[in-house]
Amino acid sequence: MENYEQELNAELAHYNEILEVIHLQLEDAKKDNSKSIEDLRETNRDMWENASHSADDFDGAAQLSQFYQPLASNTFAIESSAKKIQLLERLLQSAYFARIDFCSAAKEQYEKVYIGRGTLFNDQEKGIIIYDWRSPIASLFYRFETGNAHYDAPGGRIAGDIGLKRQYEIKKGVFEYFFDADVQIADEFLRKMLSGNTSSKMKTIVETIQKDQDIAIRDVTHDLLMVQGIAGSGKTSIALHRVAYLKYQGLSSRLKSSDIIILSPNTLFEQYISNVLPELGEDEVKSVVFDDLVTDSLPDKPAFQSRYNQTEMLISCTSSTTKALKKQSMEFKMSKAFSRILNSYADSLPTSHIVFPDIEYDGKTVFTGQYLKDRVLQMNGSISLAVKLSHLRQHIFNEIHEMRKDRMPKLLRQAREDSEHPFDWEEHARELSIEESTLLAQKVDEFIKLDPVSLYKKLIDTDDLLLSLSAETELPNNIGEILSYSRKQLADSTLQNEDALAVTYLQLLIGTNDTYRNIRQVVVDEAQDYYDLHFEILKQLFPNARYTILGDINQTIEKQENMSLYERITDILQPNSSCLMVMNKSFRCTKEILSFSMQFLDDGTLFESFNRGGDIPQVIKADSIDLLDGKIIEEAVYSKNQGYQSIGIICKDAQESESLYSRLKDRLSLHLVHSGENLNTAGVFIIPITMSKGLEFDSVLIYGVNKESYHSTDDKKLLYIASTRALHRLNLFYTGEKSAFIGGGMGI
Ligand SMILES: Nc1ncnc2c1ncn2[C@@H]1O[C@H](COP(=O)(O)OP(=O)(O)OP(=O)(O)O)[C@@H](O)[C@H]1O
Repeated sequence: MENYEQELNAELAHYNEILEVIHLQLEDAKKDNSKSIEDLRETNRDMWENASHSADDFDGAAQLSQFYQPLASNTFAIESSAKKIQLLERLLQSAYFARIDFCSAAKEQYEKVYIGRGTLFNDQEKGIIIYDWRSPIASLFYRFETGNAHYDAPGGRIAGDIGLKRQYEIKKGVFEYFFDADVQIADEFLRKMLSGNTSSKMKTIVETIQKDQDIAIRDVTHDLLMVQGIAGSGKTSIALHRVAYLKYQGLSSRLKSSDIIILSPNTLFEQYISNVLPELGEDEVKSVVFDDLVTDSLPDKPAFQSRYNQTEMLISCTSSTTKALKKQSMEFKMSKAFSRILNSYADSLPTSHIVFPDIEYDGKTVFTGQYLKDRVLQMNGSISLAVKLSHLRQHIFNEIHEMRKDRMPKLLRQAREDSEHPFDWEEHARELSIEESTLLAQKVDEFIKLDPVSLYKKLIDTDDLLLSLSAETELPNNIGEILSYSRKQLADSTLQNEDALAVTYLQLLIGTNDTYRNIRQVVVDEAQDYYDLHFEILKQLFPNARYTILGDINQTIEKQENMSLYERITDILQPNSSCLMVMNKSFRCTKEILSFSMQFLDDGTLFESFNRGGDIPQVIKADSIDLLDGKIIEEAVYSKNQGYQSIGIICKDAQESESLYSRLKDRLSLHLVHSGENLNTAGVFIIPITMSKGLEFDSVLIYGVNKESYHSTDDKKLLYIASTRALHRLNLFYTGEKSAFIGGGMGI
């Protein structure tokens, strides 16, 4: 104890010294920032007064150009001092959270390494006084206990000994306590953190990143890193901390925000994760849902069903035969087999589907259709069909241009004969020439413009075309039924989501696509919900990217998956190197909630809960909907009174959510969560399962868990997703007969 007092005093003295450094640097940074702003104003004023205001003439442009350099350097100085101010202000709130005393084999003394959310240099001593959590040496904290340890520095591996591992609680600038972290105490600290209430925005976990999570976050050796993890094992947290790490790591390979793209399951999730990178001191990274990629890729922006509506439609479909056919059709069109058919179709377009007409001009056949076709077929195979056709167009018009010289005297003669106005002969001849060229251009554009939607419709609508392209592909037994169902759907002006994907893939095969060429890292969360065609599209869209892919084969919606998912992904993306990490420990749920949720998975699924206890989930029955509503309200109010901030009432689909909302809205303050909704900070939310993916609530109520709603293997997975959204409390409600999947819990 006495020793603790002494240590505490030493730590407080150190902390105060650090605070002083931060304050001094903050003062300087603010001065630098104001000065740079003033300099920028000055340069602007100077430019305004002394330079020409037009860059159109040479002198004006030359005068303006002498200001570009000072303007750029002033702007850079403002940005970097603003960044420094942000960092220092963050450090003032919580300067560091850990310390390790490390003695490398090459040195004789232990160095005190303080670890925080950013690097702090001591300007006088030119040393680092706080190490960024992403620095190589900080990995010692996440990966080792006291004793032998090593880390990989840019110059090679450094081995040594950790003499001390200490953690600090510094909140809002106040040093609260420290403890020396053996495994047990560190677990206690993590338990305390996990016991807190959630908020509508995801939090950072830098203080408690676990060893295997750290390995995933810092992996730079694999082009494709895949993580299979049970619900709540930290996949999304890993994804975002990894992005922050990749942006920090190695000067030469450092990624800019614009080099990275995150693929989220829905827009609500995009909002949920939007705070993490700014909290880590990084700019936000572009986050998209797959539908955005489809919209960006299709030139004429056809209307198509959203991914959300596609899954909602399946979940809520009550006719088992319609649902089965819809699913078979969808699964076929998003399969590897279908993408192979689309590949063959794209390859066969110039030989079999584009009609190359004879091109005539000045009464002569300038090019025969056969010549044009052969010319395209002989072009370099690595360029896209769209580019080949545009080269062909150029070739045709170069020739016509030459022939126009001979053509003009003839047109003049014709004009003389035609014209009722003898003085306008030349003008009239020019008009005739333009008319001819326009007609010719129309004729050429007609066969070279490839409309992916019409081409796709032709593939589905033409008897036997698809069959003829599928020589080496195994087709579903009921392919005839699938095709006629698809034809009916394609008659609609809005494309089904799976058709929009197929059209996108076809467009990517035949068209040019440079939109995402700069992207170097693609992060895909909730990967289990994507089909092979999604990954084929990603491969086409992001040819220069490395991938981080995170998923849980047990959290599929209207789909069954197994570990072969990761083999298929690897097979499609063809990375130089790949690895798959499996994480079985959940940090989100109490151990009672996790073991209750495990009844929805196959026996033998490995899982481990972070040892945090809570109430046993209850399965509550009511004799009527009215009484059930009453019980829901009772539980929501109870949860609120317990201090839980976010309470999620999870329904099977959007329709059920809406109807429950309209019955409860005058009796309880609540929010109905739609797609595109803004995330609120706290409250009671009614949300369909699809929208709840990836999110979490302090207390979860699953509505209507009766036999009719939850009876298929796919429904069982929905119950797993819904029940694992709960951090501290979980209860299930039903009328009639309980779903046969629910055995555990205490029936009331
Ligand atoms: N090392 C950690 N320290 C503290 N909290 C953690 C840690 N890892 C995960 N968590 C917390 O556990 C919860 C679940 O994390 P996350 O959402 O990243 O898991 P997930 O695997 O993506 O879950 P799901 O599959 O359900 O989407 C979050 O509240 C997160 O902050």
